[in-house]
Amino acid sequence: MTQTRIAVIGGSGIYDIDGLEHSEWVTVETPWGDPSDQILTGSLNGVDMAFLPRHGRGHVHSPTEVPYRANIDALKRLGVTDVISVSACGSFREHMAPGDFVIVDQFIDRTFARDKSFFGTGCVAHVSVAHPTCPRLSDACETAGMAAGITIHRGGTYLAMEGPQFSTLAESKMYREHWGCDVIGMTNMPEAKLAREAELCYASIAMVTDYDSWHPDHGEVDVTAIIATLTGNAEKGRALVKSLPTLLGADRAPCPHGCDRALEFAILTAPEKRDPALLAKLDAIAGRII
Ligand SMILES: CSC[C@H]1O[C@H](OP(=O)(O)O)[C@H](O)[C@@H]1O
Ligand SMILES: Nc1ncnc2[nH]cnc12
Repeated sequence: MTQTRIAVIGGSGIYDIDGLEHSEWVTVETPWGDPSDQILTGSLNGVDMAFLPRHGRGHVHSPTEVPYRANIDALKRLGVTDVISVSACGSFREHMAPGDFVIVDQFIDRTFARDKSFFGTGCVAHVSVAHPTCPRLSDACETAGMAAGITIHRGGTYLAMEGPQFSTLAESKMYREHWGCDVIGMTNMPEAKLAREAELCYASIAMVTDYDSWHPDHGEVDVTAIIATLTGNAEKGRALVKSLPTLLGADRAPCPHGCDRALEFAILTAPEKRDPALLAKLDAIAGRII
């Protein structure tokens, strides 16, 4: 058994969480640069918690510029075991309506201007992301969402786009009609891939804010409407987060899906060929294995 520490990465419109005991904003330094902001630490119902605003307080980082590696490294360094991403998203499905929550379980990664791995020359690793989210953590999110009276859809494919502009009508229709995507956002990749490399369980709760641009009865997406929908649903999100500690518990059994052992057979570089400088940077991410 290890000690659970749940991290919430808050997306657009979510810049803090309330109700933590012994709460404190802490600065965490990482070999990958500064995280998006300080991290709010504390506990909830006897379980250690951490909260990181993905875009920084005041929304300073664009989706491309979010320091994804530093964020995941900083959470790992704080002893986080489980990461819950809370994000705004557009919907490609009529029944996934604004105000609903979707527990995403698959991604199509169309981002192209971000660092996507902690590994590289001097320490090459290939982890599986066939199933990029953790079913155990997603179960807890679904239960917590239902208890909070949220309309919650279990499972969905999230198209991760580079942004910062929203999609064209042709892209929106292609993702929906030909690629089978359910929702769209700009941030869950490479975050989910990096969480897997860091052996962290990762679940994604996508809060539907709009119908992107495909829907004939809805206008084009705009940020003001997105934030208004998010603000209207903030209370639901807060209620969901509050019941997670009790559902997950303070003592943590190994992940039955192996998220916490993802690096076990992933590193290919021969021990004598590994770059000591890169290994030093990997102290938090891969210290268990290298
Ligand atoms: C506010 S509109 C677009 C912006 O919102 C989403 O951010 P997050 O995933 O952090 O909630 C989306 O991915 C875009 O970055
Ligand atoms: N339609 C959309 N496209 C990309 N990111 C979003 N975040 C919220 N709505 C979005």
